[in-house]
Amino acid sequence: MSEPDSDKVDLRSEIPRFRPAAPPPSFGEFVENMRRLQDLAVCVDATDEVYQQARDRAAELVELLAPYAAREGKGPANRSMDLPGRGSLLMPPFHVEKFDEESVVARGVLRRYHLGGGGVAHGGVLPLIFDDNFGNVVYAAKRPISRTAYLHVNYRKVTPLDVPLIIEGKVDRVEGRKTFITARLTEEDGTLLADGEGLMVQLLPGQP
Ligand SMILES: CCCCCCCC(=O)SCCNC(=O)CCNC(=O)[C@H](O)C(C)(C)COP(=O)(O)OP(=O)(O)OC[C@H]1O[C@@H](n2cnc3c(N)ncnc32)[C@H](O)[C@@H]1OP(=O)(O)O
Repeated sequence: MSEPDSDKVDLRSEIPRFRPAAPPPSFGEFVENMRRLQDLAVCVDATDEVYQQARDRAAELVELLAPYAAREGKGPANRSMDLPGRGSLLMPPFHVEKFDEESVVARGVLRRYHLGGGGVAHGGVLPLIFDDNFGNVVYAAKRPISRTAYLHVNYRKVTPLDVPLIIEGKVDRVEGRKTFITARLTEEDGTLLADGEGLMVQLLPGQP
C-alpha cells in the first residue's frame, strides 16, 4: 500500500517535479482496458441485469485499487511516456513523435468516449489536446515553467473519431514572461481540423 494520506497533500503548496515512470508490465493493458470500458460506458444500451453486474464488478475494481491511491507524481499515470496519453485516462490517446525546440508533434485518435454529437468529436476535447501540446511546447523549447493564461481554438472542420490525428505546436514569440504558442490539428493528409493560439505565462516564485 502506498501514500495512504495522499488526500491530505496540498498540491497547491508546490509544483510537482515531472519524472518519467517505468510502469509495471501490465499497466499499459490495464489502461487500454479502462479506455475500452470508457468507450462502452458511453455507448451501451443494456438491461438492468447487465447494469447490476457491471455495477458490482466496477465496485470490486474500486475496492481492489483504492488502497493504492497515491499523490500526484507517484503513480505511473500521466508519466508513462511510451503509452498513449502518457497512461492517463484524462488524456486522449496520443503519442508524442517529435519533441524539440522547433516544435512538438503528437499523433493519436479520438474514440467513442470522445463523441460529441453527430458522430464526431466533442468540441471540448480539442482544447485539452491543444493545452497539453502547449505545455509540451514550453517544456521542449526550454522556456521556464509556465501556465496557460488563455487558449483560443478555431474549429475549422468537425473532428472525426477513429481517424489518425496530428497536432503540431510551436513557439510563435516570446515577450518577457510570456510565451505565445500556435498549433494545428490535422488529419494525416493535412486536412486542417482546428488551429489554436495560446499564451503561457512564466510562473513567479511562490505561484502554484
Ligand atoms: C506547473 C504545470 C505546468 C504545465 C501547464 C500545462 C498547461 C495548463 O493547463 S496550466 C492550467 C491552466 N491554467 C491555469 O490554471 C492558470 C491560472 N492563472 C494563473 O495562474 C495566473 O493568472 C497566471 C500565472 C497565468 C498569470 O498570473 P500573473 O503572474 O499574476 O500574471 P500577470 O502579472 O497578471 O500577467 C503577466 C503578463 O501576462 C499577461 N496576461 C496574463 N493573463 C492574460 C490573459 N488571460 N490574456 C492576455 N494576457 C494575459 C499580462 O497582461 C502580463 O503582460 P505584460 O507582462 O505584458 O504586462
